[in-house]
Amino acid sequence: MTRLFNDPADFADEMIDGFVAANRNQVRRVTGGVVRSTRTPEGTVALVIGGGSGHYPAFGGIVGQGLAHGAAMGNLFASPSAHQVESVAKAAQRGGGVLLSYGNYAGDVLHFTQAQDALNAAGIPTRSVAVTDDISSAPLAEQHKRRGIAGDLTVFKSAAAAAEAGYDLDEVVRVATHANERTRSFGVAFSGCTLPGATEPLFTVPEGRMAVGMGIHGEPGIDETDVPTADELATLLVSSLLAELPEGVSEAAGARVGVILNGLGSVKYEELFVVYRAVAAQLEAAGVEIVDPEVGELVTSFDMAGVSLTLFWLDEELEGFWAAGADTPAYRKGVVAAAEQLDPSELVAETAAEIPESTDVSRAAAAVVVEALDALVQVIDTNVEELGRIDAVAGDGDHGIGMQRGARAAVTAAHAAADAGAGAHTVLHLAGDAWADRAGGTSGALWGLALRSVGTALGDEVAPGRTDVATGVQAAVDGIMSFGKAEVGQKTMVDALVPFTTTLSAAVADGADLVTAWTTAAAAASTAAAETADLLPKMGRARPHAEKSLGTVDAGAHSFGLIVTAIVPVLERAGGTTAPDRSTSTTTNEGVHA
Ligand SMILES: Nc1ncnc2c1ncn2[C@@H]1O[C@H](COP(=O)(O)OP(=O)(O)O)[C@@H](O)[C@H]1O
Ligand SMILES: O=C(COP(=O)(O)O)[C@@H](O)CO
Repeated sequence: MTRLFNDPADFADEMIDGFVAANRNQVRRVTGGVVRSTRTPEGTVALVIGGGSGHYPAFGGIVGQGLAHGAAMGNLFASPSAHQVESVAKAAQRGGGVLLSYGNYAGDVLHFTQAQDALNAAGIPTRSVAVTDDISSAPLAEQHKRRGIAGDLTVFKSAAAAAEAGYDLDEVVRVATHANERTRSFGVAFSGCTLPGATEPLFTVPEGRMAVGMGIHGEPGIDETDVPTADELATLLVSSLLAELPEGVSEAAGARVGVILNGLGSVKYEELFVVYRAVAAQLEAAGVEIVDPEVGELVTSFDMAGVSLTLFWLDEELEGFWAAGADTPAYRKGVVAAAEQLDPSELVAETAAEIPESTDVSRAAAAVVVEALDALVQVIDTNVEELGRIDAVAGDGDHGIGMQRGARAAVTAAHAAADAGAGAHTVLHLAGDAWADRAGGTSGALWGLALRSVGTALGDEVAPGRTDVATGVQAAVDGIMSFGKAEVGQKTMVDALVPFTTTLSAAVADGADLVTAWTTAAAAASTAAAETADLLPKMGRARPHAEKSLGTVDAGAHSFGLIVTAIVPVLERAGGTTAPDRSTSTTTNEGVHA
């Protein structure tokens, strides 16, 4: 239970402000997160990490000498947006290229990949390594699908120490990849967590029971047992990890291993030590040589009660990096020679977005767009709890709050842009950017892309017609499918998007007006969304718990159906405002700044 907060929507931002104020010797705030406050030598590879907030000290708490150069800090339990990652990387980079590293979650992968592409296009060589240490989240044969949990630290620390030692980008990537291959974690949970302002926990574990393999956002575990004794828990954790030695380690006996016993939020340090006593004894009995163990909170899950054990199977090179010094707000090791402090004015400040010229007819279309976004926010507000409930069946339960955060940010940006004289293209682009930025997560990346795609088709000059709308929707669907790689039948929003765009385009081609075409398409999307209840998920967070989701619709498909249906009355009211086919006007405004 979180007791201390102001407006829950401001919690993550206010937390970052306070965190920076308390740690000025190590971190500075930049758009999207934090970077080191100390000077890094020119030409060094920059390690930029990140993920959702709610996992402190991951991710901002481990920025500093010997560890990350910057951290993109998303909203609670939602990946940071591509824009946040790009902005932090630009502030952190020192000319040696950038390694992006993060836990392997769908939203993080989408946003960090988008940022990587943008950074490479801007001439900053950038690569990524997603951490996949959680052995309960996928079998060994599908290691690339595993989630990242407390093993984040071993990968980040190895990459950072390699960068600090002057390795080039290829070599830092090699070290991070190797560290990830040699890191294995296994976790359990005794209770869920409650986000600020929420009346109900995001997820729960029945009283007296232990969820085995539960993820750090409440992703369902692989088993449930009674709560064991501390020694019995140590046996479960140690034996599960010793059962899966990484490639290159033939036996546990004689191996040198870094150990992390991680508390997930509300297990006391004293309890951790009682468990660690048995962990150490059992590892030693197996002949493992423990190197620099860490017992404490390194990746948490808000106030969740739980524990995870990580084993980092060292070789000579990795052991050097594991032992290297670090000085960050939450993690200190050895002795680090203090580097020069940066003057805050040296960090790049972002400039306000420009509002390009538009015509009066495009501004009229922009007004309809704003009204549609108002309707979208309303329908999400009404269904926020239901969307969370659906997402919690096999996912992490945050689809409602994520969509709400994104949609509200989009509508605020849209109103501001329209008030500043923007046309439809610009309103939708700025709304899409704001959505992705504030929501993060999988749906944030995909909805941001969708709004921008539709905006591109509508333009800032013409009165968009039904064909422009159908073209924009098709471009949005194509973009989402090529970016998210989901296909029809895999139980994602794509299952509702495809029938929507197919029906819309066909009706427009048959000569239907926009209201009729959209209404028919919305009905097709809603039917298809309802039919996702019979599908097994193959993508996204629900995938590892496929069978649990049978009988429940996909959250993203359902919210899409609700949204396109809610837009019907807006189009009916707009009537003639959206021309049956495009028309132009020569009346333009002046370009202005937002
Ligand atoms: N690869 C994908 N392509 C398209 N849609 C996806 C994909 N992965 C997940 N989704 C959609 O995203 C929805 C979940 O959104 P969100 O709650 O933001 O996810 P998360 O919290 O896992 O980042 C799912 O219900 C599904 O419709
Ligand atoms: O939850 C996180 C990211 O996953 P999404 O797929 O964006 O929900 C985050 O807390 C870990 O980075």
